Amino acid sequence: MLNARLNTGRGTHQNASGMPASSELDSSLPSSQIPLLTYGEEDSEISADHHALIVPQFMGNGNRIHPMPCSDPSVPLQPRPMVPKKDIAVYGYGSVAWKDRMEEWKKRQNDKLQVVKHEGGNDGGNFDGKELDDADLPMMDEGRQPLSRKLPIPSSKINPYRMIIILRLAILGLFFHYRLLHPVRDAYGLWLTSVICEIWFAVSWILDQFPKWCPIERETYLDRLSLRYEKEGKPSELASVDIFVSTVDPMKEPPLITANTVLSILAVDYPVDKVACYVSDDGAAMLTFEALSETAEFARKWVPFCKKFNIEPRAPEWYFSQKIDYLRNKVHPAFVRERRAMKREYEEFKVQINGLVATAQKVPEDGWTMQDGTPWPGNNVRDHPGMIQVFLGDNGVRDVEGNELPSLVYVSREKRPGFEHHKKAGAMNALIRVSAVLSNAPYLLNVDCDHYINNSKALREAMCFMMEPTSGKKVCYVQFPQRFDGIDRHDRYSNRNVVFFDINMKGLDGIQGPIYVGTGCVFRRQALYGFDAPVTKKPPGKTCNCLPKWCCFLCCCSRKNKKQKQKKEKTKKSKQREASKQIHALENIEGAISESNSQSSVTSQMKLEKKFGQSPVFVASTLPEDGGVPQNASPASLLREAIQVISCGYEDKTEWGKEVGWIYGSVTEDILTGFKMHCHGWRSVYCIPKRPAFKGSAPINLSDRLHQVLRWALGSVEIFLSRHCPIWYGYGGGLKWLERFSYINSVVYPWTSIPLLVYCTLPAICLLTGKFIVPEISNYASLVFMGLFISIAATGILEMQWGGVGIDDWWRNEQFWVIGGVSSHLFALFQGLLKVLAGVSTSFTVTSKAADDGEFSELYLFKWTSLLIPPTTLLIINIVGVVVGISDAINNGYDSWGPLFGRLFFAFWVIIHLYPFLKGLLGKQDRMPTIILVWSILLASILTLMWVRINPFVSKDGPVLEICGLNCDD
Ligand SMILES: O=c1ccn([C@@H]2O[C@H](COP(=O)(O)OP(=O)(O)O[C@H]3O[C@H](CO)[C@@H](O)[C@H](O)[C@H]3O)[C@@H](O)[C@H]2O)c(=O)[nH]1
Ligand SMILES: [Mn+2]
Repeated sequence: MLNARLNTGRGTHQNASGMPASSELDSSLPSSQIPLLTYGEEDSEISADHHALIVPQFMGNGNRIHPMPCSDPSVPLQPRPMVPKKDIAVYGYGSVAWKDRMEEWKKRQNDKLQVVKHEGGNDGGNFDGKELDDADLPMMDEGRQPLSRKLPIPSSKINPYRMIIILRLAILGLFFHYRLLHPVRDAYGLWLTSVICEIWFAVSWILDQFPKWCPIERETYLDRLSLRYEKEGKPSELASVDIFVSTVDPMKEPPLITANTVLSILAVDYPVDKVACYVSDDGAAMLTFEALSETAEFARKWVPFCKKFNIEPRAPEWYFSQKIDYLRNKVHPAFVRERRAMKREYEEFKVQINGLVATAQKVPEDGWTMQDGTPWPGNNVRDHPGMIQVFLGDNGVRDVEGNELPSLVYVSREKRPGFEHHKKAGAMNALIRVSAVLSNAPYLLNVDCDHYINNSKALREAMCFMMEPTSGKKVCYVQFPQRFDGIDRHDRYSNRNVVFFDINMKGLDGIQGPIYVGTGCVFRRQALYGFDAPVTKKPPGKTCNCLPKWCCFLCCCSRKNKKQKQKKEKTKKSKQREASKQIHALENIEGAISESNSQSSVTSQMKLEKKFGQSPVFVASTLPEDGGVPQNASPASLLREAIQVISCGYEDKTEWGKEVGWIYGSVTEDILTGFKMHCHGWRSVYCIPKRPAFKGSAPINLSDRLHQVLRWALGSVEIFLSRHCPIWYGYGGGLKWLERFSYINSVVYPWTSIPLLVYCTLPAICLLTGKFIVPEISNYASLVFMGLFISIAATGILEMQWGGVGIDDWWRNEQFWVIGGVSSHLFALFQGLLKVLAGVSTSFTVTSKAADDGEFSELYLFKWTSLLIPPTTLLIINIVGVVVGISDAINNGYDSWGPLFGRLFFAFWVIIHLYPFLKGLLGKQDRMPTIILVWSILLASILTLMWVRINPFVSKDGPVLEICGLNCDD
């Protein structure tokens, strides 16, 4: 790709064109035709001369990497063969089979169209369905049809749901009316505490519930995208995409996993010259570097294999681990043969990578050394120069079949003591700049190192939204749901987060778009630069999907007063603009273009430098909306610039991390970054292709999971206590109020841990004291209570129905809400407060991505952490409470069973929510449970005996249960 976009003289390597590389070593250069570039303070000139060779000593001599063919400029460039050899024609494009499929597809499209017309197809937010009115729509118009469509949830599902929500709200009103007017006289404290907790729960329910008012789903039309932008005989007009992979610790994030992700990116179904993969290595690890070099080499075989046979997924580990039925679909012998060969190649590749990992276990005393004798620049992780290496791309490396490959660039930004590096957000911002200088694609995709592309059409899916001529312009990002491999079947710790990804996010998509979750997200580059969303005039016609008009009021797309509102908004916006100190570069761009020679262009240039930093190349790259790099720039000079923009001081006194790029200040940089964009008036899109677009891994053992949740909650607390808190920040901008609700919810949820903890101890206290949080229950009250329970259950069930979520997933989610709430969220709250009050900094503990070692042994891994204390305590006191309560009732005879029931029910509610936690505590082996069982039985019996002997509550007023006021007529 670099070739295509920025090369002037084909076949010239960077080191030939300006790099002072030691040419006598060139013959033994491994994958690196281009020297590794570093940038340090001691030598501000590119130190390529002594870092030219990146071959570690531990690797032996440099012949480990086979020489790259096709880098010889004298060999004429072979165009990609359009018609594959006959024997594989069944699989490829341009074959007879392809034509057949085309025909079939056209037929299917026709049928689909008929159906759509029949249903009176509501064509989504921005298309009024006019195109479909025409009875005999010619097929030729297919390419002009919208690329995607909103699918509102059927009213038969959504309307009862909305009704129940309203009902629940009403019942909640009655509930509080009763609760507040009926205090428990002899347990005033208990009553007050419980009521306060309940009020908090009600508020957090409202914050969570109403953003789900107007859920939608979407459908994309990849074939239309292709028809529109990939016209026969013309070069593809699809937009370029720069893909970012972040990795930090090769021990916790095994290189094999990163390699798989990179391979899936290089093999993606997208024009090769439009894809560039940038790997950020925050660990500056030679292991990562070496593994990437091997990966680049392996990609030369893997990519053509994937494309030839159109396989899925294109991450070899996961591809080879799925079973394939050789008898189905008449699998071609050529395919079987090549697949087998490729599998062998992959095994070999794995051996190589694992060899590298094994060697890397013991660091030599004076650090790693490269083959030319110079030490590896990244030996000191906290103090090292920036490094860039182009593995694939401009060096003319081609795949084994002679086709071009996407480019692959290794980036490790400079780190120096005394400079805040801002974790993942900082790494991403460094990549934004490097990519802006080297390829400057108008769109970016970012993935964590473990999130490989599972659906090779993922980029095309995103383009269906981004490249939509009018409505696409307002889209800042397209978020895909996170899906996971290797989670235990019952998903004990709710790792899949299905409720969030299939219910909440769909709800948000109906408002202003899903929140950004850190991975699997395609961005518009301009949106990351802190610009406001373009103001587009909405086409006339229906813009809301809500079928009954009354609901439009709630989903904030009411057409009433729309004109008025728009006018108001306009004036509001312009005022805001004047007031805001922010530099609106869009205006600046216009300024810069129109008055290029005048004084004002100088000032606007200065403004831009203040915003984006001192690199003129980078600043210039921010101007064209469609990206691209200047034709006349030499690759060498661009690389030199790239090394400048990853220096650690680059962001000083700029807007990076404040208004531009990934936003700093929270370990959940994702929420903050997405929030800022929504505040600028952008909309995001949620895209759920049938075949999951990305898949990642998740921590499946209890301790790791709790730590992950702790980090997320900590990030939320950080945002809550920062100036970006969505309760106060960004009014008058483009943020819709229901979207704001959702953001508020995502930063206040850790606070719920306090009332939750209190509420979970109440049943135990009640059982031990014989008091209760409600007084004697009247018929009316029990009716209200029942109503509340039923409406809670009903909203849950109806939500599951429109979201397509199973009851088990929903239940896990409820359970983990309590487990996480009373442990991780609580700790996060304290850590967050500590950080703000005492300045104790927060750390980013990377979750380990275990290489798949079968049978979920991870699940049963038990690691002690203090996070386990509160839930364990809760469990014990509640169990003891139950035992005490029951033994009391036995002591006191039949009468006391009735009132006990309420308390027992309450305690059981806590216990069943904590049940997965209990399982996690017990582990798999038999040893653990016996010890714990023995102890808890012992403890429980001792306490019970003591209780019966010296029941403190019996002392004055006789039997325990009289106090509660339920059975006073004894
Ligand atoms: O200093 C750092 C720390 C982390 N990372 C990367 O950040 C990513 C996410 O880290 P991980 O430990 O996997 O966190 P998870 O909790 O699994 O990640 C989720 O939550 C994070 C927010 O906390 C998001 O950033 C992620 O995208 C999202 O997948 C990984 O690729 C890391 O390599 C860096 O690049 N530099
Ligand atoms: Mn992760």
